Amino acid sequence: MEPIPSTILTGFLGAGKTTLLNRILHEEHGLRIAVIENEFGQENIDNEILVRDTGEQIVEMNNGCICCTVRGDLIVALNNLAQKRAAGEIAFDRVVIETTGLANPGPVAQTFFVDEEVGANYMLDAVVTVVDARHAMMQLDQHEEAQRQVGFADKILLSKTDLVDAAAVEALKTRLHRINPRAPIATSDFGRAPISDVLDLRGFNLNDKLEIDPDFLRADEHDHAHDHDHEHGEHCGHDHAHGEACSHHDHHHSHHTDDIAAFVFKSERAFDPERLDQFLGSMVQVFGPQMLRYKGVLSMAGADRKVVFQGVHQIMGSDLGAKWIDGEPRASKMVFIGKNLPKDVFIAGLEQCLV
Ligand SMILES: Nc1nc2c(ncn2[C@@H]2O[C@H](COP(=O)(O)OP(=O)(O)OP(=O)(O)O)[C@@H](O)[C@H]2O)c(=O)[nH]1
Repeated sequence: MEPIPSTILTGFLGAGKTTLLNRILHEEHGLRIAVIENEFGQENIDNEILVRDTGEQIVEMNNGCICCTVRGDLIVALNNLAQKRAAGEIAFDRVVIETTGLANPGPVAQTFFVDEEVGANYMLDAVVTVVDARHAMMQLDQHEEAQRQVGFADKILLSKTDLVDAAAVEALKTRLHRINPRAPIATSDFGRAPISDVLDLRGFNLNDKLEIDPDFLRADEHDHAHDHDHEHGEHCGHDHAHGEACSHHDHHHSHHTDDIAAFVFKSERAFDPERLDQFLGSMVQVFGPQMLRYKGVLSMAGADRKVVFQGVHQIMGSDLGAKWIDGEPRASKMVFIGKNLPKDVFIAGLEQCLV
């Protein structure tokens, strides 16, 4: 049986995850989606209040979707659902897992790779993160979980854009791109987002596209110039006592507080597969806990196909992608999203792996 495509829906407290899910659960889209309302990660509360009820509750909706509230272990829950499906007791062809607002999506994503039975029955399609346009700046400043949720995203949906002006939305997008340049950003207006923005994104590892917003690359270049300015202590946008406009304000705000950030490596030279394997292997040993998400579409010496590699923390995998087409420039592109990763060490090491 084909593995069931699964989506992890995350986002900070009150971001609008449930609003989005409710819409999906009631819409006529012809898909039978099993929604798992995840109440894991609240061990303290669970242990005191919920521990007696670890079974799941399944409610069928009119449109064929099923909503399932599980407490306890996600692996057990996923495996139970798969068994009931195999036995013909319930029918569904997609799974959406809604995490709690404070959850770190990392362990939830890892579930799909560490448990054999889950891995055989399910395929992680994408991590979709709802970001509250009204409160995200503050949440990103104050909560690393909020940064992580953005860092893990394959797709970002902005909610509550009705509550802020266009400039605020742009400033937020700039900041989100710095944390995660590989996740496209769309909006979810009171949960109204096309289902194609949520499901079947093939974001996790199946495609050999790595779209990186060109603004991110420009911002990165600008950043170097900016740092340089600072070395000479010349100017900074913060001395505006009388509240004049500060041209650098958004730019400053967009990155100065985030421990979680991204960088990109690009090269037109091919990689030596062995050296690259060794280098990445040693990097995940040392920096794995800080490496939230990484993905690359690579040109390997002697190979006529693209190689797609991707990972979450220490778990790294690679697949063969499409053939390089005649005339297509062979180049490698990688993006690393992590917490305080030593960009220079990565870049220098990767350079050493080129032929
Ligand atoms: N103005 C506005 N409010 C929204 C929008 N989307 C959701 N909300 C409101 O935001 C509040 C929180 O939405 P939920 O969907 O419950 O958020 P959640 O992410 O599920 O929240 P938790 O489960 O507590 O983490 C609700 O009052 C929603 O009506 C939006 O696009 N605009």
